Amino acid sequence: MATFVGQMPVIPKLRHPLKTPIVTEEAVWPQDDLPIGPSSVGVIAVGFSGGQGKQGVDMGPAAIIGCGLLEELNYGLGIRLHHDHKIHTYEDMVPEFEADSRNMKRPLAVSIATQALAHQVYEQARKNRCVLTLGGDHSIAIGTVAGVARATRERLGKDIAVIWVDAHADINTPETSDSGNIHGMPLAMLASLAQTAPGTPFGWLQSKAHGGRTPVVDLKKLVYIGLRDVEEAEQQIIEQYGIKAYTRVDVHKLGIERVLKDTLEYIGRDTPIHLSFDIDALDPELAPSTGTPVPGGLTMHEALLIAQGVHRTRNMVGMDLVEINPLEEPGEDGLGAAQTIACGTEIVRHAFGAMSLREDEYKM
Ligand SMILES: NC(=[NH2+])NCCC[C@H](N)C(=O)O
Ligand SMILES: [Mn+2]
Ligand SMILES: [Mn+2]
Repeated sequence: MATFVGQMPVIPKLRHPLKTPIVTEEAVWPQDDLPIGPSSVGVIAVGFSGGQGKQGVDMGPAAIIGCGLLEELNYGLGIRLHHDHKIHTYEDMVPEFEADSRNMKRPLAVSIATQALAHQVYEQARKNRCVLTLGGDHSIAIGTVAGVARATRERLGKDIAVIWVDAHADINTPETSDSGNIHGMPLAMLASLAQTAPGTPFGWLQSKAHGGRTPVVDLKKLVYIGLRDVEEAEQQIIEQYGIKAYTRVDVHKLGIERVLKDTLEYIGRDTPIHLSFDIDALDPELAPSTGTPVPGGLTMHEALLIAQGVHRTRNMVGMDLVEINPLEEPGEDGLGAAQTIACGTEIVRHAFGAMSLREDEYKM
């Protein structure tokens, strides 16, 4: 398991201290009255950082779990959790060093790790559980979205929609990427914009064993919220494929309620939703502990309305919370990391049903 080498974040006060969460592999949520949504939640902790170059994002899940996220879900919200008490690093599966290839950094490592994660996610999702994955850098969404998409197709015969809340579009192909970091490419992989022949990295996305339907993500079913650092080539892809994208300016001009309403209408009522939340969507004043912070981000009010709005569809089949890096600490005191973790915890709580508004305040 990951250990902290830098400043240990200050641990925010727990609402439900002293108890360990009930986590079980067998139990099923008693009130299974949700149309598409989960009967319970599978939690996967992924301490993987190979999709980018900064140390510390692999400590994200240990930090957020250590600060009480699972207690909040289990004791606070009464959600039955399925969790193996492990932080998955895939260390024993991936090469420690590898040469760049086709302008990708660590393609083998990311491919192997995300393939293993896709299988874990699939195993949870096919049991009618909503799968919450705690990252780790955003490359892990290659695995989570692939696993959720496959299980949802098998279980409901439907394609998922993806709501990608992020400062970045993460849709570079290996050819368009400046950095070569795969955390800037997950959507290109999932949408088959990058060539991935069988037997090469990410070829598993197309394999029969994986369920064999590509692209995994239909770009007509993708919605971005919070964009503000989009590269030119990415902008071209967004335009070329007509991807629905709400930038920082759109959120500011339209208001978050309108953005959310339009997003959910665009996706359609009976569509299973995967929410991929990059913590850098938030303003760095709120969530500074992340590898690629961009000024001008979402407020907590906006983030919580998105999370709550997705929850209220009862259609959320998967969620990622990624890019929390407790070592990316602009201050010296660990407060930035604690604050970032507290924001992440609140967002997850709201995506799983926490209500911080009265019914009448929430008119959608
Ligand atoms: N998941 C993230 N934080 N991605 C940042 C990506 C930054 C940049 N667009 C790149 O391709 O490298
Ligand atoms: Mn980002
Ligand atoms: Mn991202």
